[in-house]
Parts: sequence; structure tokens; C-alpha cells
Amino acid sequence: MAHPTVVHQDDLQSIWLETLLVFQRRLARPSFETWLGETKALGVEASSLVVRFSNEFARDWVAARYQEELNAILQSVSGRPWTVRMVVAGSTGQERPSTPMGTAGPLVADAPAERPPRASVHDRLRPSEHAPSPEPPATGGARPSSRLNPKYRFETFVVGPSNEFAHAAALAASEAPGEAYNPLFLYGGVGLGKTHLMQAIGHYVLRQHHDLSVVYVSSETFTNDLIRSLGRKAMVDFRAVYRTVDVLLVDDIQFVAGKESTQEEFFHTFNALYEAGRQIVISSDRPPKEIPTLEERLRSRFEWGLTADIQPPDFETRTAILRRKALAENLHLPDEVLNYIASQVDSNIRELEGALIKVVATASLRSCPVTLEVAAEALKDLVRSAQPRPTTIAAIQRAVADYFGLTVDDLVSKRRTRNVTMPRQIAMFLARELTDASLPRIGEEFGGRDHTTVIHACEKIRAEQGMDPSLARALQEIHGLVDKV
Ligand SMILES: Nc1ncnc2c1ncn2[C@@H]1O[C@H](COP(=O)(O)OP(=O)(O)OP(=O)(O)O)[C@@H](O)[C@H]1O
Repeated sequence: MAHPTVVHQDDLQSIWLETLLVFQRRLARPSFETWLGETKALGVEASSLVVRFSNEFARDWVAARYQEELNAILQSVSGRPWTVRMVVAGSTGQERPSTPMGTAGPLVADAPAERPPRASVHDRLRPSEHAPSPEPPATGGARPSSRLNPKYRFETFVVGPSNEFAHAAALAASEAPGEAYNPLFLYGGVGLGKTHLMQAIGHYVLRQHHDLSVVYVSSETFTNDLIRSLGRKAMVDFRAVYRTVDVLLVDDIQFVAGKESTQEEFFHTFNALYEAGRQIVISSDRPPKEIPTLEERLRSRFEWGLTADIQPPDFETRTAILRRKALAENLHLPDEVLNYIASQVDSNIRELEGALIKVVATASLRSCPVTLEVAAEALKDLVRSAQPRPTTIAAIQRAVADYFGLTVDDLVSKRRTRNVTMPRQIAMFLARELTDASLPRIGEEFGGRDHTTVIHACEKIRAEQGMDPSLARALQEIHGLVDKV
């Protein structure tokens, strides 16, 4: 269906900035700035928001990894069925659109303008459908299927002490879907391989069990599908897919926090699948217990099966991942450079891969071999930004809001319900502990409150943390989040 696209240029830019704001949590800051920091919304063409990148390399990097995710966020931010069309300013001043990269897998593709937005109800895969193919599969008529990324297989997953348990559990669930470990709950920090492992399960099941179907969705896509289906009164179709699939893989479940109707539907989906002995695999950035505002009945179900964590990789695993990646991309780097990169990026494998590409790109732009000097030069911003940045009240507010499934606006609002006042007091306390800001300044940043309110909050939290271990742990975890937001 054609949608009116008369939107003012300033509004477009703010829609894009808001999309980036949501998206930036997915990437560490240096990476985000490198790839997306200089983008600009140019206009709308048919159903695409045209976004300009400063160079082809950044555009291709983002398109290869995040096209679908950016589409989904853009759709929820704009309320329109838009996709992101990534272009670069060409030397002639013409905009060059992105082309799917050979290695990019199925997630890259500029949707033709008339095509309706992707709907994951059709992300249901049968064995014949998951091989990369230019044609959309037969399911669901006009809509494309977002297939599994061909790169995310067990064969390409490097196993080390940090992930061997999760890997073994994933393999066991793939070998006997619905029998061993149901549900399987995988959790770990950003960019540590949860999506890779989940999709590896999907590939494996499709290859080994020819009669089984697989659905892989992010919880955001599940939510968007649900909203669309409700709007179009297409719940029968929605349920026909989600409640009958043999293996349901739901990525990043933490994003259902606070979304009641999604949780409600997911609860029934879970029950239907579980009772029918179908495999459910869920991933999250934290264990079920720590997902704020997750309904108790879902939390307890997530704990029925096996919960496996993925930790940041050690140095050897990081080097092995780099070596495997270099091999896959046919890149030739001396060991000392691989080791150097592995020593500089230690907590996020996506970052690690980004660093590798950056080093190779820098050498290639300069037409020189990949040496240690080039690597150091290419990664200098990364190294510099690894130095601790001073903590800001805004960062604390974002971390606290994220942790409790609230918005920063809630924290600074006048609302006085307990689900807001407690997080607000925690945020004030942390602002006092972690920044140099004065009491009046903190009050000011929290919706213009009086400094005595801040004193009261600090005293209360300080006293309670001594008596309440769960509060003490929450404080610690939020502290850990502050530098990442
Ligand atoms: N053990 C591993 N071996 C090889 N590559 C890996 C491994 N772990 C992660 N990667 C790679 O790191 C990148 C990030 O992994 P992935 O997207 O699976 O992380 P994630 O945990 O799902 O992140 P997020 O929290 O952002 O959803 C991917 O390109 C993935 O292939």
C-alpha cells in the first residue's frame, strides 16, 4: 500500500536521529561514531528513507550488518513502513545506493519501494528456503523471507572457555529439538555471539531434520509483527506461524520488558509450543531473573529449561576468532597484528571484527602492507576511547532507565509511583556517588527538584543497600551499565 510521504526535511532528520538513538545501544560508542556518526537523512523516496553516509566503506559495513535492524527501528520510530536506503555522496555529487555485499548474507537488501515492510511472520524457514537465493520463498506470497545469515553456523563459531557451555547446549538442542534443554536460554553481553549461536541452531536443524521448520526473530520483530497483525486483524495468521513452528528462536528477549501485550502473546506462544514439544530458544543480555518488568510467569518459564551464559572471550579465543575471520574474508595479516588487535578489543566480538576490518581498510587506503604501525594508527581512536570517560548524570539516567525498563523522561518527571520513585532515587544516589555534581545541580537535572530531595534519596539508598543485597547488586549492575550507554 502506498503511504503518504510528505514529511518535512527537519522531521526526517529527527526521525533518523531518533532511530540512531535507539540503535546506538547496539554498538559500542567508538564503533557507532565511526560508522554512523556522520549520517544524514536526505529525503524519502517511495517507501525508503534515504540516508547519506560519508563513505562507501561505512555504508557497506552498516548495510551488511544492520540493515534489517535499522529498518525495524525506523518503522517503529516513524510509524511508517519505511526501509532505510543507504547511499554515499559520489564524486560527481550523485548518490550511490548500497549494493548487497557478497558476504553480507540475507540481511542486506534494499527493499523495492513498492514492497511492504518485512514481516517476520514470513521469516519461517523450511530447509529449501534457507539457502541464499534472490527469489523470496513461496511462504506468504509477496513478502520476502529474512533468511538465516549463512555466516552464523556452528562451523564458524570459535569455541573457547567463555562460550563452551553455551555452545554445547546449543548443539544439544539442535540435535534433539524439543527434547534436550527446553527452553534453552542464552545470555551474555553485547556482541558476544548470542545471535550467531541461535542462528547456528537454525541452520543445523534445517540441515539435519528435513521436515522441521524454524523461525528466527528478534523480540522487536515479534512485537512489530504482533502489532501489525492486531491492526490488520490477522492474528489467525500470526498464531498459525508462531504457535506451530518446530523451532522458535527469539533473540534479545529483554526488549519485551514493559511491553504487556507482547508478553501476553509470547506467554501463550510459549505454552503452545512447549506443550507440543517444540524447541524454544531465547537470548537476552542478562539472565531471566535480572530482566526488569518481565512478568513472573514468563520469567519462571524461561528458567524451566537450561540457562547458559556467554562471557567475554579470553585473549586466545579473540585471536582465534580474528584468525578465522581473516581466513574467511581472505585477508592476510601477520600474527603480530592479529595479536595486537586482540589485545586492544577485549569485550565485544563485533567490535573485534570491526577493528580487524578497520585495520585492513586503513592499509588498503594507503596502499601499504598491514603492519603493526598501521594497526596502531587505525585503532588509535579505539585505544584512546578506552580511557575512562568522566561519568555524566545523563549517562546514569540512561543506565537506570534502561535497567528498570523506564525512559529518562519518567525519571525526571513528577510521577511518584513506586516503580518510578525508587529508580529515580537510585539514579540520584549514583549521580552523587559517581560524578562531581553538586546537590542542587543533581536536583536540577532531575526535573528541577530541590536539593533536599536529593539528600533524602541518597540517604535512603545508602541505608537500604546495606540491608538489601538485591539492591546492592542492582546498584553494582547499573554502575557497570553506565559506561556502556
Ligand atoms: N565464538 C565466536 N566465533 C566466531 N565469531 C563470533 C563468535 N562470537 C561472536 N562472533 C561474531 O561476533 C559478531 C557479533 O555476534 P552476535 O551478533 O552473535 O552477538 P550478540 O551476542 O547477538 O550481540 P547483541 O547483544 O548485540 O545481540 C558476529 O559477527 C559473530 O559472528
